[in-house]
Amino acid sequence: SNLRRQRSGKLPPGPYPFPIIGNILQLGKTPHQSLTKLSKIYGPLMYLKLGRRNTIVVSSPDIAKQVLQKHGQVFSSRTIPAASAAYDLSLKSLVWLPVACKWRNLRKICKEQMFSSHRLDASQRLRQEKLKKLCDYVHDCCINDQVVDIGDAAFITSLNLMSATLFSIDFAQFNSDSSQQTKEIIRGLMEVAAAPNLADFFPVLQFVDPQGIVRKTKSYVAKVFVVFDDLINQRLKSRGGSLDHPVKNDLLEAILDHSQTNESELTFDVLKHLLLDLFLAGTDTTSITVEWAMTELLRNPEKMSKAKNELMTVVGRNKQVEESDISRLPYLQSVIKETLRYHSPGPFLIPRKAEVDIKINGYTIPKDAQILVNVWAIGRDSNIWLNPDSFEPERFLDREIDFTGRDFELIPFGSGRRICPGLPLAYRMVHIMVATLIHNFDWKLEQGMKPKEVDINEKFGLSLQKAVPLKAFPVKL
Ligand code: HEM
Repeated sequence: SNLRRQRSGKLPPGPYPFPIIGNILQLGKTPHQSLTKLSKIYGPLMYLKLGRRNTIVVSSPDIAKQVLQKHGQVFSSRTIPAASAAYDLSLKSLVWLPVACKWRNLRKICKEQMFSSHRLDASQRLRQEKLKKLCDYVHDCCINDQVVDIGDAAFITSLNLMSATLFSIDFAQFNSDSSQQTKEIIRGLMEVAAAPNLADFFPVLQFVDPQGIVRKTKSYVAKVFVVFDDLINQRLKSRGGSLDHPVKNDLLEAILDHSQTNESELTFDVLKHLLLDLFLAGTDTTSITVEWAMTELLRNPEKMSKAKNELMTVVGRNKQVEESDISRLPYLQSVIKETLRYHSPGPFLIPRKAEVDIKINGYTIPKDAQILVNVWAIGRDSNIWLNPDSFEPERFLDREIDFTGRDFELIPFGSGRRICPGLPLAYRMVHIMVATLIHNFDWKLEQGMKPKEVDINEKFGLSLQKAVPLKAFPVKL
């Protein structure tokens, strides 16, 4: 195959691979940073060998556009992680299915039945109740002079916003040890999913499962499915039981309505996988974005004041922020864009795969190569952004640039046919959570801490966490 490769063209430049391990050691603990440094040397289209796997790293808007849009068809599938063996991901999961009939059907259900503005408006009240709970919790912390772990509060709220939107219930409680089971399962599943799996670099290890990742994933998935089974069965029963069952405005109801009237391929099993995917893809990403936004606002008190003043003017004192207010809050929107520019939760998006050998900028991308789009590098590139390392929401105020996948310098949700289908819900949840936290409370850092001392180190994983959790004291207005 080496011979064939030489004939079919040359690979993009990249660091020289060691035998067997290739460039794995060059990744280090923060691969997004290591790869950003390497791409400064080798360019925005770079080739590495990670174990046995050909890997292409894309680090410019121009090449991202070629990969995700111009040649979108060729790069529309994904490399499947070894943990997928745990539950047939590649056959059932929206995130991993190749772009074909099953995937299209699920995307259509997401777009039309779940994340349309009509459906999201209908479920808004469910989310508003969860924000009230967040407020109550923070309020209690005020009274007891207790510090808030903002990432944790955001995670609980994201999980509850998701479970309310989908099922009209809460999956997690503040300050309680009981009924945390679902929260712990989802946390655990995310942790095993995020652990770098040796078997992904050395497919031969797939059957050995050296770190027990497949085993753990299997056991977590089984537990989540027990919860989902119950919820779906209960709902089916209440729907079938009487004609006047209370109609719920959640997305489970919407899907069941849809599959009742359509001979769609949505079996019970596929529905469970879809729900699991939505939780896994939507909870952490959302809460991490909120934690980063709060981190930057606490580091930059003058930006915090601007955002609070805007809320005071547009929403008004003693009024809860609602999703319909977001469109009238341009500064808040810029705060979120700026957060996603600098702290994109998925530093490499979700890896894609080359379906066939293909030429880009004169170089050959070999068939089956894994494609990482380094949005972390793009967001911090001084050729694209003025003062990339300073948090300046203002840069977006007078620019027509958004993250819906058409401006390739800002693609935290990806682009093209596989762009994040949950974007419309993520958009609402992130804005409304940050707005609620800053409109109803002032925030103080721990005694003696200066704004610029708030830690912004990152911990690499499936999504980029803060290395040190953000903690702050709320003060009632
Ligand atoms: C701030 C929050 C979020 C961010 C930054 C984010 C980001 C992303 C990214 C980068 C991708 C891969 C896109 C690509 O390959 O081009 C993706 C895919 C996906 N996201 Fe999100 N996401 C967020 C929230 C959500 C939410 C709330 C949901 C569901 C309710 C969700 C569901 C999904 C699913 C199912 C996929 C896989 C789609 C496919 O492969 O066809 N995401 N997301």
